[in-house]
Amino acid sequence: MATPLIKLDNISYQYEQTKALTDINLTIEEGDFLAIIGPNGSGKSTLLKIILGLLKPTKGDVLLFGKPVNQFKEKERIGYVSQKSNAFNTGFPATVEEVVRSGLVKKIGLFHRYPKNVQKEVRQALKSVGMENFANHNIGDLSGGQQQRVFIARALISNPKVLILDEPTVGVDSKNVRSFYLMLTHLNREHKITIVLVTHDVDAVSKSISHVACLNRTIHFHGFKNDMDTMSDEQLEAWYGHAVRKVEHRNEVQV
Ligand SMILES: Nc1ncnc2c1ncn2[C@@H]1O[C@H](COP(=O)(O)OP(=O)(O)OP(=O)(O)O)[C@@H](O)[C@H]1O
Repeated sequence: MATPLIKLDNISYQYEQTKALTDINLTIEEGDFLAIIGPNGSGKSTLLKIILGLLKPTKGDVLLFGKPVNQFKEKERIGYVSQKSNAFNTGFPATVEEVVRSGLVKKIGLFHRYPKNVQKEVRQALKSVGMENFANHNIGDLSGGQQQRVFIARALISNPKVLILDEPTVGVDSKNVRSFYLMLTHLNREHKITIVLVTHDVDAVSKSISHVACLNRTIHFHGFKNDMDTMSDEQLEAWYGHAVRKVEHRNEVQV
C-alpha cells in the first residue's frame, strides 16, 4: 500500500490552560480532498499547525510522506494558505505576479535568483486558479476571493503534492463560494493535488470533497463524505457538543 502523505498517530495537544486535542488518529492518502469540520474552538487550526510542524504535539507522532515531521525537509511539497492571507489593503505595493513569485522563496531560498522560466510558472499557477488575467494588477485592488485565489497560486508555484487551507472562504462572498470550491475540485482532480482544508461551509464544500473529518477536540468521524450519514445521533451530539438534527438534502447530509 502507498505511504500516506500525512499520518497523525495518537496526537494530543495542550495549551497552557486548554486541552485542545486528545488522541487524534488521522491518515490522509494521496488524492484525498478532506474537509475538517467542527464548531468554534474545536481544535481545527491547532490540528493544521501540528501537521505543518508549527506546534509540537504534547503526545503522539506526525509523519509527513512517511517521515517524522522534525526530519521532513522537503517543505515545498506542502503548500499552506493561512486564514489571514487575504488581509491586504488597497494600495499594498505588490502586483499579483510578484506575490505569486514570492512563493518560490521557500524552494530556492531568499538570496537565490529566480529560475529563467519563472514568469511562465507564475502564469501557469495563476491559470490553475482562474486568475491569469490579473498578473499585473495590484494585489490590494482585488476582492477577498480573488486575493485568496492568488495566495493559492503562490502556494502552488513550488509544485506541492498537498495543499492545506485554513478557512479559505473567509472574505469570499456567498455567491462566489461555490466557484471557489469548484476551482479547488479542479486542482484536486486535474492537477492531482491532495487537499486538506478547515471550513465552516459544510453545505458548499460537500460537493467538492471526498473525505470528511468531524473534529471536536477528538475525531468523532473520519471517512468518505457519503458515509457521514452513518453517524448516530449520539456521535453527532458528541461532535457538535449540543443537540443537532440530521436533514436529508438531495444525496448529502447536513447538520
Ligand atoms: N495560542 C493559544 N493559547 C492558548 N489557547 C489557545 C491558543 N490557540 C487556541 N487556543 C485554544 O485552543 C482551543 C482550540 O482552538 P483552535 O483555534 O484550534 O480552534 P478552531 O476549531 O480552529 O476554532 P475556530 O473555528 O473558532 O477558528 C480553543 O479552546 C482555543 O481557545
